[in-house]
Amino acid sequence: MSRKASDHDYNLRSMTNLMGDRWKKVSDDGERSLIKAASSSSSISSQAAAASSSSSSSARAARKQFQQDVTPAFVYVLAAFSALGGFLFGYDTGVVSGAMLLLKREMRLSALWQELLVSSAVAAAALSAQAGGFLNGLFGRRVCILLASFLFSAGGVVLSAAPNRETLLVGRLVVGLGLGIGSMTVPVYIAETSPTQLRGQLVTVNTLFITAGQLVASIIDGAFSYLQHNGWRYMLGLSVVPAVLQFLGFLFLPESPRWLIQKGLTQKARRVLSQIRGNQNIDEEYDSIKNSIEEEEKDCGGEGPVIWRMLTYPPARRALIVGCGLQMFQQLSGINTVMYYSATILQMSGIRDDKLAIWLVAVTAFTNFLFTLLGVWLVERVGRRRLTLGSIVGTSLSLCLLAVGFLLSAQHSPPVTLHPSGTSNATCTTYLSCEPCMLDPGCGFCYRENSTAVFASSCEPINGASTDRAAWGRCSNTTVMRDHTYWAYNFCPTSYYWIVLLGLVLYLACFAPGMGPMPWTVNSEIYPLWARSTGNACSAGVNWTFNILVSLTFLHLAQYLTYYGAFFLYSSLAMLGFIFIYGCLPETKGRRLEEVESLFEGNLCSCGASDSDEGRQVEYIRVKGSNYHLSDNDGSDVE
Ligand SMILES: O[C@H]1[C@H](O)[C@@H](O)[C@H](O)[C@@H](O)[C@H]1O
Repeated sequence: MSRKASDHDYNLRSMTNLMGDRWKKVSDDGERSLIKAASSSSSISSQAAAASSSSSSSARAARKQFQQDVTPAFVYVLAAFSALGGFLFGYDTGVVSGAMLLLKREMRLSALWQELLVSSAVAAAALSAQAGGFLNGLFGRRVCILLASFLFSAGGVVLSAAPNRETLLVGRLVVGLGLGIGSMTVPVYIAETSPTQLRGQLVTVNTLFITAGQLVASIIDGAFSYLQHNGWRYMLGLSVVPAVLQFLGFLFLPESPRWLIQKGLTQKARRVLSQIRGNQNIDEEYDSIKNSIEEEEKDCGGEGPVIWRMLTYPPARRALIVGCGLQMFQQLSGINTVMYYSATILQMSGIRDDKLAIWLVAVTAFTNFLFTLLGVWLVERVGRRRLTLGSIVGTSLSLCLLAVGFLLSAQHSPPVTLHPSGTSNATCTTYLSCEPCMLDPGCGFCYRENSTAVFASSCEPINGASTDRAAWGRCSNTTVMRDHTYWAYNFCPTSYYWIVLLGLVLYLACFAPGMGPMPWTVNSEIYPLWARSTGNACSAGVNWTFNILVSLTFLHLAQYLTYYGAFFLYSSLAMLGFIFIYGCLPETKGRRLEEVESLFEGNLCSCGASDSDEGRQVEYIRVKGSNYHLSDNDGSDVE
């Protein structure tokens, strides 16, 4: 049955070939098919038209079945081994917060050192993602993934054996170098090896693995938090396992056929294509990649470094703006502050036990994972554009809800009723309610509580060694004291916590299926081959840069604008992101990577205007080696 379907393709092809060198392709519900010529053509073409139209639906069904039947398991193996890179991304960025709780005690880390250890990896990733573009072009995707998994393994070993904070810093930098290279290479490799109809799903699986990494990290953090001595060594060192697995796997996995063709290694490319397409005919795909590379060589803006050629060649420049813009708005929507802040949000809801809060962070990470899974399911059904648009609107609205929750909590902040005198930190004792006390990083709120109200409350300076107790007085022992006395650092007791909690859950449900994975997925698809490594390097660099910018500024922002101000700001930035995406992001679903460039031939922000045309058929006519596309009613003959 599959053979038949393939024969059918070739019958259509030969019929259209009879009409001269002209052939057309129709983008049809995610599939491409060779079709009949325009009705103004000769009788041969009308026969072809009749044959084609009468059998087109059965051919489509047959081809769909054919594609499903023969997608070889090898493609899934490739995607899974590559996505281990995503897992390491999530694990290494997620695990550090739990490790830091133990490390800061054991190694007596100052706030500056804690900050350094957390941010150094992200900063190194921002830089190495750029270098990754160059390395990808030169050595290929496979070597870059091998390099990234080697760096992850080496970094993990250094971290788990580190005798002092300086070695820890080296380990984090090495892991960061792996993060940058891995994060930009893996989506490209998956996109280049996947069949068109599965590409969106398989690249999105990489982001699913990121969230799985974050989930596993939070569970490991929870489990090893009981091991006060050396628990952090296990937390940081366990990443070596998936890293080594990926390294070993990639010793045997092939290079991307697109990169091989670009480098002129055509025999090898054909071998890899046959390997990853099973018994499907690879000629059309091979020809299409080869032709587009030849055309790109003519078109792509002449000499000079790739980034310069991208900036001076309008379609590549537009793709770059869209790709970097998506990554920027992903981070400006505040995902990492929401994830980071979820422990505090949960504490606001009355869960004061630190250990329990750590476990509930795992619940947050699980929610993020679960809804990313929904994204994997949706991406090929609703398409990238609609998924991203729906997601960012929901993200913005739930950020608003979070902000409203914080606003109500601030407006009903419990007053300070006790003002102990004769203390070293005078500032803390001057605050009149919990809100300003909480926003001052040097102070915490000590209070008693019965079933209806907060009473006997005071604002006290934090202990120099740890923020989980006061420097002196009733709250200087542990977080939860006798006689219902509590210590709140970074939060205030409030009865509006449920709004914040609801906002948090809605936020993850909206962000995770679209804004989480789509920036990575879309970036892996929108650049022409000659610009793909550099484009992904730049956009991944933008992602990491804004990641660090947003996380580093969050606490200051909260101090100046208060929490609700900060979340209202993120909500407005997400709205801005919506306008950008609405205007500029075209739909790439169902298109071959070689076709996507044509989507950026028009003005940058004209996508919104063509929304109503999404279902319209676009015809591609190949004329003497060049690609043109005509509108439906443009029946002109081009020879
Ligand atoms: O796409 C991912 C994902 O959404 C993660 O949860 C987030 O931590 C990353 O920063 C982001 O790039």
